[in-house]
Amino acid sequence: MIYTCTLNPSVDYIVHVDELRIGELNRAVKTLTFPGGKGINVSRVLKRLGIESTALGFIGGFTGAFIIEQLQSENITCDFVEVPGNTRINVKLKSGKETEINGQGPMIQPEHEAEFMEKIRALTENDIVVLAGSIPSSLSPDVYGKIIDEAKKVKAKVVVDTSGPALKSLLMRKAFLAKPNHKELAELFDTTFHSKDEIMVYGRRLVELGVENVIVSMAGNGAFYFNREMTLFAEAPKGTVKNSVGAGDSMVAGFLAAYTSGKSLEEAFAYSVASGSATAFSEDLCTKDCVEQLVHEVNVMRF
Ligand SMILES: Nc1ncnc2c1ncn2[C@@H]1O[C@H](COP(=O)(O)OP(=O)(O)OP(=O)(O)O)[C@@H](O)[C@H]1O
Ligand SMILES: O=P(O)(O)OC[C@@]1(O)O[C@H](CO)[C@@H](O)[C@@H]1O
Repeated sequence: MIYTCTLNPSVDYIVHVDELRIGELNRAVKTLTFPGGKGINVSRVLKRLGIESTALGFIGGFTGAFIIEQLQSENITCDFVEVPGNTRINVKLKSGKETEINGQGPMIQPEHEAEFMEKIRALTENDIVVLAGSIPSSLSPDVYGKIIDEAKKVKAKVVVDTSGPALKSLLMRKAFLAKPNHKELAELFDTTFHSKDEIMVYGRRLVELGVENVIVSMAGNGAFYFNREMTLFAEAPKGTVKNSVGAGDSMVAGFLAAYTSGKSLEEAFAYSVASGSATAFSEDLCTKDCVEQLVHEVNVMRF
């Protein structure tokens, strides 16, 4: 079973305005509301791709109730720890450019963290646990480290999709898969990239540090895949971007969906890129039909 952990889920409130005028009254031309947070997005895409998962994390209040209702309507199993306070609302402003304002989220008390850790201890070696998104400020920045250590004790595979200090602290813990975007990779090594060659150097470094499979996404410029034996690159399919929120999460889901269905790593990478782009070309997350159309346009090159 795949378990996704979203420690700080969100209701994503997508607001389209023709032109954003700061300091003035703006009227939306369209609004959309989705259950969000990176792990939840992974669960939603997995479901669309025909793979079951259980969504774990902390949830609370009327916003939390909305998320659970939406996930249940999509037949996604939820096993969240309920906390007092409201799950955050993340505002995604679309006005030609995409501007995001992510909320803070509720306080997580030690007893809630302990209840969550019990669920991690119950994993088995047949499970994959996906750690995705930011860590609530009330939890220790090393909480992902603690989760990985527990997951490793039972030999579950760990997938990491986070950034900043949280990602840095995980590198030595030998994750199964990490998917930074190129900016997150640069930040991790305190550098800036001027070429794809530089991205390759640092992507391979993540593998040397112990991550088994590394995908480095570069939005419309495609993605790299690295493991000990090979480096792959794929251009992103061309299309009209409607909403890139969740494109990275869709890549993680696409890779896991193909991998757990017995596809080769190359095929899983192609499916991952197609899933990311299919989401970028959709209002909500990708559909399986869209992914399967786009995967034919993904040409994987070996280095
Ligand atoms: N403009 C685009 N055109 C085509 N594909 C895109 C575009 N933007 C994103 N994608 C697809 O989505 C994948 C992930 O994009 P990106 O690198 O932006 O991830 P991310 O920064 O983790 O995204 P997010 O945090 O918004 O989920 C890319 O590898 C590509 O396949
Ligand atoms: O604040 P975090 O946890 O870093 O990111 C949360 C978030 O921006 O990521 C998802 C897209 O990847 C959205 O559904 C959600 O709003």
